[in-house]
Amino acid sequence: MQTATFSSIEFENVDVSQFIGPWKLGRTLGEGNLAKVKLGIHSETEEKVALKMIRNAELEDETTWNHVLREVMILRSFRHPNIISLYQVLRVPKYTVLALEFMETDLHSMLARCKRLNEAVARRIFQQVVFAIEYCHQNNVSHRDLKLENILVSNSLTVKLSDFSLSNFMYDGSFLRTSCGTPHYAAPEVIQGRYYDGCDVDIWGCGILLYLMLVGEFPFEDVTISNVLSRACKGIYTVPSHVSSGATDLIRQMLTVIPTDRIKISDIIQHPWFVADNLPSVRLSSHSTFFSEKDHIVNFYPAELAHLFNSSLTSSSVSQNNSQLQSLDLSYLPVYASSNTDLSSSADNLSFQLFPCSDSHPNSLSYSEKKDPSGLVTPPSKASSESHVNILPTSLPSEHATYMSKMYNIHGFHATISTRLRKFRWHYGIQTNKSPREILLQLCQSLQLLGASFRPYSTEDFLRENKYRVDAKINTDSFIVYLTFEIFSLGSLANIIDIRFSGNKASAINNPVNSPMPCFEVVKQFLRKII
Ligand SMILES: Nc1ncnc2c1ncn2[C@@H]1O[C@H](COP(=O)(O)OP(=O)(O)OP(=O)(O)O)[C@@H](O)[C@H]1O
Repeated sequence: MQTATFSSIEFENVDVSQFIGPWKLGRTLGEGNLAKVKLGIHSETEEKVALKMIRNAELEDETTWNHVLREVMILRSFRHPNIISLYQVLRVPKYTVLALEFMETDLHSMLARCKRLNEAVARRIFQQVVFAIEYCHQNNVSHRDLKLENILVSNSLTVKLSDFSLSNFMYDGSFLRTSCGTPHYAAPEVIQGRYYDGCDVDIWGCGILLYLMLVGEFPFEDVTISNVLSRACKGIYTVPSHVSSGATDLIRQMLTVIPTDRIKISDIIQHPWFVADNLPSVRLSSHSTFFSEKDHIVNFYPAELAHLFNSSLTSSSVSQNNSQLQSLDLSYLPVYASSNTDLSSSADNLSFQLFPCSDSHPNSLSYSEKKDPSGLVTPPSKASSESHVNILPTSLPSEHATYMSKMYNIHGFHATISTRLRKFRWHYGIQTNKSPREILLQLCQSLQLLGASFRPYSTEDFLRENKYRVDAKINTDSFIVYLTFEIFSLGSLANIIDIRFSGNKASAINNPVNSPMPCFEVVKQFLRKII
């Protein structure tokens, strides 16, 4: 299969014994015009990444620099199960290196092995490519370089679209004119140097991809590139008879020469051939509102979390001042707090409310107290200057211990605790416009700083259920508190961290304690870390 490209840049050999950052360089995974892609294995966690290595000398060229910059910007802001994730960008003396999610193979290598795919496999791959493209277009980005080499495939047939170096932002009513991509995939309007709509060009690329998967060769293949381009402009190709009528129809609609007559992505997704098998489960995620257009750029560092994903509830070994963990500028807004605990019945006369404060203190919790006959609780007059979170004095361990012992003595409260162990339930929600993965990273950082033991559930769980979850066990001097954190989507603009109290124990006597105070204390400390 011939895949000529418009330009070629020499790439020198890389010494494979070297490390780049924490990644030990492994075998070469692939090579493009610009970059050599090598396997990277994390020195501690053995997590695999693909290291896309671009010589710094190449980046002195403005166009190349812009391509790389665009790829980084887009990959960092995109989150989709069918688009490759960018974890980190490293700069070493000779190279700029993009640490990408590792995939076992690409569609070009697959087809080189088996010439063409059966329709069920082709459909499964094609569906995922289309979902990725749909997501790009929804986010005003056209890929513009759809080709077999840029469709990465895992052993389980999960597909990820990669190489956004030629992609471009699209604005309403604006058309692109840059001639780019690979000749065999080029749409007529690009070949003819006309203004074009990036979406139409990507759909043409999808048509070429589907044809390649089902036929095993390019639709407009010819002896010279100029013949290839001329045939594409005239739409001259044939579909072999072994291709089903449904697939043939879809290919014809995608390889329509006049862009305005070409099928739209929304119609591809409803085409009978496209929906003939079950859609991959990732469709649910790809269309969920989880993927926020407002996701911010973050240097997400999976290796930092990898060991956490593997660990069960064991103490974190990461240093409290881990310098590799980036300090993120996150803003969290409390949105709800609720409790099933009737404190006025358990503590007679203390009623307690947590609710979000007004605009002036978006990050603060507030409280109200009816009265405090014991005289032990004095509301603070202003918010804590350190965290902007108002602290209920009884949540301080020393205050709480004194308060509880006083209650034991005055009201026989001890008996109440042991006989009335109604499970205390408490929820607290914080809203943020940060992406779930950023929140997850920050959450884990904060828990580490608290010295907590915790277990994040893997991203696969997330893909299935559209939420992240972290179970944590936090030791204070007198209590062990169990909390469950869940990250939910609230729509395209916001995500919520739901903090649920799931039990506590007095650490010394190992008995459950029916008091919210240790929980509040721990959550307060957590909020101080995360805000
Ligand atoms: N995340 C990855 N996991 C595994 N292999 C990868 C990954 N990314 C890229 N590769 C391999 O490296 C090859 C080249 O990567 P890529 O297309 O990103 O480089 P490029 O220089 O930008 O290419 P182009 O010639 O399109 O400009 C791919 O075709 C693929 O085989």
